[in-house]
Amino acid sequence: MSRKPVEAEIGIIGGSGLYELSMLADARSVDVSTPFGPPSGPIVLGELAGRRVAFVSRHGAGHRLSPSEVPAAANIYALRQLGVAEAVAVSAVGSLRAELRPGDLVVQDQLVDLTRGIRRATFFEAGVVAHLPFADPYCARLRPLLVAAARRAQGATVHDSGTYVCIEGPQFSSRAESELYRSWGMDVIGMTAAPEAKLAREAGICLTGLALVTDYDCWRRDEEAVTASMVADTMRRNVVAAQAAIAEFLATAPPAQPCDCHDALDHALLSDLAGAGEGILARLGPIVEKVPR
Ligand SMILES: CSC[C@H]1O[C@H](OP(=O)(O)O)[C@H](O)[C@@H]1O
Ligand SMILES: Nc1ncnc2[nH]cnc12
Repeated sequence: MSRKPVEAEIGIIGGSGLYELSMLADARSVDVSTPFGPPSGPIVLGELAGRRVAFVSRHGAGHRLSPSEVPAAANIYALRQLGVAEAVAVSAVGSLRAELRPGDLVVQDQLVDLTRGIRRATFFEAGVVAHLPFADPYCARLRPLLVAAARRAQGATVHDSGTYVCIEGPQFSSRAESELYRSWGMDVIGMTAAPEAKLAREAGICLTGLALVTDYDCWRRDEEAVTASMVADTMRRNVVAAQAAIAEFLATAPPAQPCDCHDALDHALLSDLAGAGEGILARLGPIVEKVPR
């Protein structure tokens, strides 16, 4: 299969409150189609500090896609098709710990997926079975680089780890659920990190998450329970900190290096691709391009 030219090396997935990356130079929008449907919207290609960047707004223009409707497979596939090898997924999260305060940044290192199976969570199907390693959902090489960049940017307090519990939503949690997640040791809560991170792993993309704390969910009896406008207001006030962290990361991260994330498929495929139909191979395209047949 012929490889498409690399249009972007680094992908940024913007969440609630981060709908564009104004710091990109020479920005242009491209419509990308994928076998897994259209991405959330046009992908914006641009440059920062000599790095070619692709930006996608997860919820689309005007925040029209609910967490369950976000076409994560199409977004990840589109980024991969453009050549993206590394990506930062930005999200607004509720805090389940007193010390993670609204306005803080958390570079999460773990993920608990409580989505309900209604989102596409794998590219593999139709006779091609793969079980990828996901013990460490985020790239161990990129995470410290993002933590260091976010700290240098000095826009917010930065926490270098945390477990993100991903619920289906779109409703926020009940107090009983919020307390349950706290008792499990979860740190932050959101609705979009899964299956996005699983799909990035399947696509061989090094992924790191940048979570901006917007609220204390509903476990603190002395505080107002989270609302969507609370999230939006906190995001509006603090999004510059996330943007500064991303700009510093893009300006200082070394060019993509060999990484286990790129080779995650190596011991994952149980089906012989040589015996798979042309249709599914064409559909998988850049996801399996490195696999020898
Ligand atoms: C706007 S309130 C809930 C909404 O915000 C978060 O979005 P994202 O992760 O894309 O920043 C949360 O996951 C919900 O989708
Ligand atoms: N408390 C919360 N629960 C789920 N998703 C969120 N996004 C931001 N805050 C959230």
